[in-house]
Amino acid sequence: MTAPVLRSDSNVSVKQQPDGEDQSKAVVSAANVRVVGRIRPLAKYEIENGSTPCVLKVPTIPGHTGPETLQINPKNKSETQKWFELDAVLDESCSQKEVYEKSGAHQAISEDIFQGFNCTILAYGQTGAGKTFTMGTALGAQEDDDEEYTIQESDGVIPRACHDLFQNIRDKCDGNAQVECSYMEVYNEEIRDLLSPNSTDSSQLRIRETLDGEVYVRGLESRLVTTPLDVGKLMEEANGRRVVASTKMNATSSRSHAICVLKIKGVLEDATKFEAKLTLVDLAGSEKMKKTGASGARAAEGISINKGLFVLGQVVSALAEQRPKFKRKPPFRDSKLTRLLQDSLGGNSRTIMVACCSPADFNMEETINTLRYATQARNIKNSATANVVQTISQEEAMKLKRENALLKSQVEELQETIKRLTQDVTEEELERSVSMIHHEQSLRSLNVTGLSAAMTGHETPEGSPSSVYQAYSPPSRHTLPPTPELEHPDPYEEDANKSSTQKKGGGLSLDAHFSKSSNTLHKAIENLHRGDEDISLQVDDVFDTHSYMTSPNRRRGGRRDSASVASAGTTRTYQELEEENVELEARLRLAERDIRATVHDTAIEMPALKMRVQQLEDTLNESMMIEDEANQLRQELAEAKADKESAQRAAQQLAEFMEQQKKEFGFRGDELEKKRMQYFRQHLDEKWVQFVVTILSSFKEQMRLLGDYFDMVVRVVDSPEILSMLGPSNSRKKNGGWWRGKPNEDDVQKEKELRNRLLQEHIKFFNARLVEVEDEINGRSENVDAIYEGLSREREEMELELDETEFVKDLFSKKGEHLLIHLTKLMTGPLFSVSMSPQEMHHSSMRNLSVI
Ligand SMILES: Nc1ncnc2c1ncn2[C@@H]1O[C@H](COP(=O)(O)OP(=O)(O)OP(=O)(O)O)[C@@H](O)[C@H]1O
Repeated sequence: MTAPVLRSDSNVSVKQQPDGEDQSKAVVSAANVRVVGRIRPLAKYEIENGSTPCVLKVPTIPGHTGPETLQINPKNKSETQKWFELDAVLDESCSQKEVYEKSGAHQAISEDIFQGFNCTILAYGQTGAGKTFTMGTALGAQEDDDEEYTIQESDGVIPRACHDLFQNIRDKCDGNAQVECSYMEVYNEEIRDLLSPNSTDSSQLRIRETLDGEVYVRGLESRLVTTPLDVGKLMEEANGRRVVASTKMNATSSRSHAICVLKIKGVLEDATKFEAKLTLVDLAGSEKMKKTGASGARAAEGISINKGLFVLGQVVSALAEQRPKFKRKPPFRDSKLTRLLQDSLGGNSRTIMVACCSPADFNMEETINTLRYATQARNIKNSATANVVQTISQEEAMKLKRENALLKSQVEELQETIKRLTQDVTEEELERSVSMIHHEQSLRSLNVTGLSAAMTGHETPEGSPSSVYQAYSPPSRHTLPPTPELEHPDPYEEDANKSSTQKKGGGLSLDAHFSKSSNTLHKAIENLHRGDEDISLQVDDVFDTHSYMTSPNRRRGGRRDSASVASAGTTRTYQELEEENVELEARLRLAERDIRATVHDTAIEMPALKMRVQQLEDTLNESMMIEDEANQLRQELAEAKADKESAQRAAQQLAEFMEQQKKEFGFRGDELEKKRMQYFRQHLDEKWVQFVVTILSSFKEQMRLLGDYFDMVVRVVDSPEILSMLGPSNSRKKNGGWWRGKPNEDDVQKEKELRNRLLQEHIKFFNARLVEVEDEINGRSENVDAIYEGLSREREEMELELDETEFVKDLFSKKGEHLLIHLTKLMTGPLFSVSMSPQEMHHSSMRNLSVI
């Protein structure tokens, strides 16, 4: 039974498994498909056809973390602009590394996989939009295949993912993980195994589904990989089989959808077992035959590509449908591509989609389509289940951890031993071991010969029992190669030499044997220096000595000698010596076993230990780096604190300044309002007076016209012809009609004169009045002008006053802005210079953004 695993994740829930006995719980993480947009630089063919960029990223302020916006600016002004919101927008200034990190791929590889979540990363977009460039294919070239792969600037998502995957396997699983790689393509609605030399034979490949809903391809070859270079080599081999062709829009256009699957099984350091699948997809691009110029086979491929992508679009739109009423079944089975991506898009996977866009207006329509898919795909919610099992309890895991630490320390000790064995010290040590063996042999021989002589009180004669012991004495030191390195004076040397002078017959054969062994040992040491791996064999030779010592002949000889000694009446001494001999042999055997074991282990474990040493060194370096980073962070923290304090001081200054400004100008607020009212009233008065003046002026004009008119009447009356016309009619009227006869000439004259006089007088009077009125009006209008001028002056003064207030207000806001810039600078570091205008600030922030 497995224990439940709980992991901290904001979108994670724990689901009880249906199988009754096993109470393990599955960790389910519901998350939307993460969609990022990538805009590549203008391509050569686009520049040549006069295209201009129409796709751009809407700038964000530094530190912004939410979704980002991509804007389409049509060249044709009659078309409307469009905006698309995505999880991130990566413009042409973004490096491959930034794309890998900002797309979320880095997090998926370093964290999600090791939490047991399946992950899928796929690139989508029209042909030539940069999908293959973004995903990357084989790893970059590296001179030394044995060295760990170093990521290169141009490497896309796949090489970076492989690099990080194996790095994390080392760091998080201590190397305890197995990775299997398979690679296929969907070409003209057929699946082809790109790892198989017979890749074109797709008859054996069948899409199948497990009971858990995991889609796999039966018959697909998969290979074990242990390093990023392994994957790189496989991909290189596979890419050679992939169908690529040249079109008008891309010299190396992928004519198939390529899917690389890495299956990872491993055990984390806390003993949690996990399994995950990493699917990396480089889709073929949608294309318009007219633009690509495809015909024949290329056209057939294009149709098949577009079909797959069309179904993919339908699947995306069905999965993204938010309104339950309109939900329909995604048509996964309508194409091989969608069937293979079923669990990536509609189920158990954390999925990242990179929507690749051309910036050219020539491709605007296709880019808009790509972005429509992309924004739809953002609504797809997947529920990924963590495939993890914790096989042991926490306590056991802790115990294992402790054991692990112990083993690590033992490994370190062993490494020390190896160091000693493989460096100069080793030679010394081994020689010392040899001399110790010799000493023991000497001691044994000395004990036997010396003591038996002491017991009998005689010099041992040749052929006597003592001389038989001599036959088994170890070789004297002089038969060995000199060992000047030996630091301690040998306490037995003298005696040993003595014994060697007594040595006769059989003693010589043993001596020769040891001499041979010693030479072999020296050779072994030399071989060790040369890195010769078959040390153990040589050591066997060395220890032939021991077999000799324990050989039945020798034993037999020993017993025979004992008997002789016993017969000589030295039984007690003999027994003691025999015991001592046995003990020495046992010690010798132990020493032999230890050295043999050490040398064997060394020979066997050397590569593994060297690797381990390297790993430990790496860990040490990492810890040192982490320590450096921690120090740097501490320093940054101190700086941030200092910044915070100065920001607080600046904020305080700003508050004080505002307070002061309020005191200085605040009271004028009401007055200002009053003055403004007065101003408007005055302005009205002025307008009224202006109106009156206009009326009066027109009145004056009319009066003048009237005067002119009367002048004219006077002239008419004075006119003799008209007088002659008027005269008779007037007299007739006066006399009661024309029949009354011709009027008296004198009367007519008199009347005429009288009328003229009266008329003239009247007119003169009227004229005089008119002149008077005119004078009066002129006088008054002068007054009105004066009033008007007075009012104007007052208004101008008020305007000046108002302007001054506005100026102060401006001044106030400028000071505020200054302080604000200062504050911003303090809080964000040296992004803006204090003297920057808001415009400069804007440009600067844009520059900073593009750097980020
Ligand atoms: N971000 C980029 N920076 C520089 N060059 C790029 C970028 N993206 C793409 N390119 C270049 O544009 C060309 C087309 O790119 P790529 O082959 O990746 O397109 P694709 O979308 O895979 O096309 P297809 O669907 O036809 O296979 C290549 O020469 C590639 O090097």
